Amino acid sequence: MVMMKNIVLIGLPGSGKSTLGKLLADELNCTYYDMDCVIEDNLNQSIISIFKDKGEAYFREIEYNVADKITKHNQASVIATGGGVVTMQKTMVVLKENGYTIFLNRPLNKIYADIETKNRPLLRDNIFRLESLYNQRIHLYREYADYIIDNNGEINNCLDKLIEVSNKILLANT
Ligand SMILES: Nc1ncnc2c1ncn2[C@@H]1O[C@H](COP(=O)(O)OP(=O)(O)OP(=O)(O)O)[C@@H](O)[C@H]1O
Ligand SMILES: O=C(O)C1=C[C@@H](O)[C@@H](O)[C@H](O)C1
Ligand SMILES: [Mg+2]
Repeated sequence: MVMMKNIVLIGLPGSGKSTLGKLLADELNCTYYDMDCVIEDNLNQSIISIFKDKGEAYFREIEYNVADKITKHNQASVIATGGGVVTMQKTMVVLKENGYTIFLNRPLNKIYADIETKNRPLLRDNIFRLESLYNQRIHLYREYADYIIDNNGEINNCLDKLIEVSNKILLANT
């Protein structure tokens, strides 16, 4: 089967992957997957409670299985990943084998301004953990990124840049 290339958004929690991923998929008329939502639907459990009951290592295995499954459809999709997907190499391997990754680079101060922490287990008790997540992960986001797009202004401005890059990717893979 010929695999179409997916558009895979990576970046810190609050960088805009879910919001912009949905808008991008609508614009491109593609299927949209939000990996966090797929996991919650499959397990019928919230991410916060998966972390609490089974721990992060278990969540990362589920995240890998979901990535493996949703990337193997024969239509290009837009995939919003969870913020920590870059911490599991095998998950990044399947995502990159079947798609192009775009790192949504949003400045920390902008994320702090509007992130909702109650459903984000790693940030719930201390929003300033985001800074240590940034320090731990920034090299991974950069290393795994096929493209880097700054999200430092209006949402629509970033969406326009995403559409331009995605159209290039999709055109090159038809
Ligand atoms: N350029 C922007 N201007 C204003 N608000 C923005 C911008 N980009 C993202 N946001 C807002 O930031 C918040 C976090 O975005 P979103 O939930 O899409 O992040 P995420 O990357 O999916 O996070 P997570 O990894 O935790 O799922 C949302 O309220 C979103 O509307
Ligand atoms: O940054 C992270 O490690 C996470 C981000 C969320 O999208 C979820 O995938 C989960 O809360 C873990
Ligand atoms: Mg999200």
